[in-house]
Amino acid sequence: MKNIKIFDTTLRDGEQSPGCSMNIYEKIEMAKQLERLGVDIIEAGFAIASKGDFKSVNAIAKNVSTPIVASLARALPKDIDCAWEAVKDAKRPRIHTFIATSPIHMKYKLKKTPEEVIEDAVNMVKYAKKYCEDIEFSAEDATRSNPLFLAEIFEKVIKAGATVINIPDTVGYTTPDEYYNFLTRIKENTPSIHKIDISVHCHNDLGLAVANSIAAMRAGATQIECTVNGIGERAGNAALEEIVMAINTRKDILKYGTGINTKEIMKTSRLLTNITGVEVQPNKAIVGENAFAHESGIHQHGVLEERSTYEIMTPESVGLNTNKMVLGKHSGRHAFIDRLKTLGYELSDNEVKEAFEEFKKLADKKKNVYDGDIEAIVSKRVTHIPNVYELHKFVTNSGNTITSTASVTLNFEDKNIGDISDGDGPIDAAFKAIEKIVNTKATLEDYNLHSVTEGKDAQGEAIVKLKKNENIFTGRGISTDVVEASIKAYINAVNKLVYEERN
Ligand SMILES: CC(=O)SCCNC(=O)CCNC(=O)[C@H](O)C(C)(C)COP(=O)(O)OP(=O)(O)OC[C@H]1O[C@@H](n2cnc3c(N)ncnc32)[C@H](O)[C@@H]1OP(=O)(O)O
Ligand SMILES: CC(C)C(=O)C(=O)O
Repeated sequence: MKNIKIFDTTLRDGEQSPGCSMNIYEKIEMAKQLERLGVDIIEAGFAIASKGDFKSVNAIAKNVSTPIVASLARALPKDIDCAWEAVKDAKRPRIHTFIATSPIHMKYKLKKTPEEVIEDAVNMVKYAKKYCEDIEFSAEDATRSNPLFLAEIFEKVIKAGATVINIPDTVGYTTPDEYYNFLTRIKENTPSIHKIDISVHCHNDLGLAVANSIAAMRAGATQIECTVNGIGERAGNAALEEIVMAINTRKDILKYGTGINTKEIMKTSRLLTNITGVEVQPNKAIVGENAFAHESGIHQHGVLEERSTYEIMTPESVGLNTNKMVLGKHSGRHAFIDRLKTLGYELSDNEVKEAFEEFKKLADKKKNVYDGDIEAIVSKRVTHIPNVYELHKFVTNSGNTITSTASVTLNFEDKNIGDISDGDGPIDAAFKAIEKIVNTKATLEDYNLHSVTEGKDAQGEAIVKLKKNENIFTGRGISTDVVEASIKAYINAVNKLVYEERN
């Protein structure tokens, strides 16, 4: 199995993402985590960019021991001097120098002829080689460059001392087949390239960065440049976690290995998110919130029977404790029963049927149904008090310039009985209207309302305590509407009182 070197550029190209700047302490923490993750090379920054960048690269060079530590440098002596000063304390330092090779970049940006670019590249590799054994040379915008021109420049910089040749897709322009053929053509025309590492560095402008990196690996690339969470200039770089897990998961067709400890992936992703404050999208492969979540009944049933039905890798393999069954309106009976068991409820078939119907009704109103919602549905069911009174409908009217009123209709022995009342707020008015209907002569001893679940669409649980002849009757009501929850709680307490008086 061929080993692929993982070159992490989260701290250099990743930091070029708007909003992803990190301070020196954050960069050191991130670099240490990258070391635990097992990356082969950390590109710690672009030393000449600022004093802060220089200090960060230097601090990382002093603080990590296993990975190679690289600094980027233009093909300019001052950049190379600065890069060397920053990385020279590393156990394994690397200078990474680059120059653009596409006609468009040479003409408009560098304002140099191809011959001048070759001369600068060769001279600067030789210059860097005086400092450092390990020199990476990148041909910026390689995929829009002439492959025969690249072959010429690569052959010359390898002879000048380059130990790694990087062929970047700087603007995320290529496609997997094209990149494969492009690299093959360069290899065929660069005799010395076979003795050194071939690297690729893909951007995600067309969403092809990972696919292109994998195609490049199949064409003979031995080093892949990537970033955690795929952050980077514009649409970002190839995502480290996606490349590594593609290699790990498709060993049947990708006969490669990496030194990455995949169990550190999630921790690394979250550390970066915490440092930058830039969240990954929920559906992001491998590290997104939903990457191991199942919501639909058919999938949940499959996963409960055998995880591999819908999971091509285990959450544990990337450092997540478990997958996630999200209960919502697409969920089915199997997942619901499984959650009831996890929560410790053993219900009869009929109770499960009723609870499931109620759960589906609730799921139509709420985006996610949480464990608290389910407990609320089920605990109501296990009290077994007959519902003598049931809520049929209610209307309340309130505001800070009017007296609150409520009109409530209850179902009692197959008849609807309604009444109205005013009160101090809609809940007080509703309670008074109910009392007019049920006429229990009980007093309201206590009332409490709280949220039982999370989120904007959380359910409110109301607790009502009615007192009659020194006996307290406690009622509970749950709803996404707090007035409805309160009315239901009042009626529940009334039903308990009536049950007690009748038995
Ligand atoms: C594809 C990539 O990701 S490349 C890395 C991109 N990252 C960054 O640019 C982040 C760090 N950059 C910086 O802090 C600054 O751009 C610096 C310090 C490097 C340079 O700043 P300035 O001197 O103000 O130049 P500025 O950024 O405006 O322009 C770039 C200059 O570098 C030249 N240049 C660009 N690439 C190279 C190269 N590989 N080799 C030599 N010169 C280069 C340009 O022609 C231009 O030269 P000019 O000033 O003579 O016209
Ligand atoms: C400097 C090189 C490697 C780069 O970042 C790019 O081409 O995108």
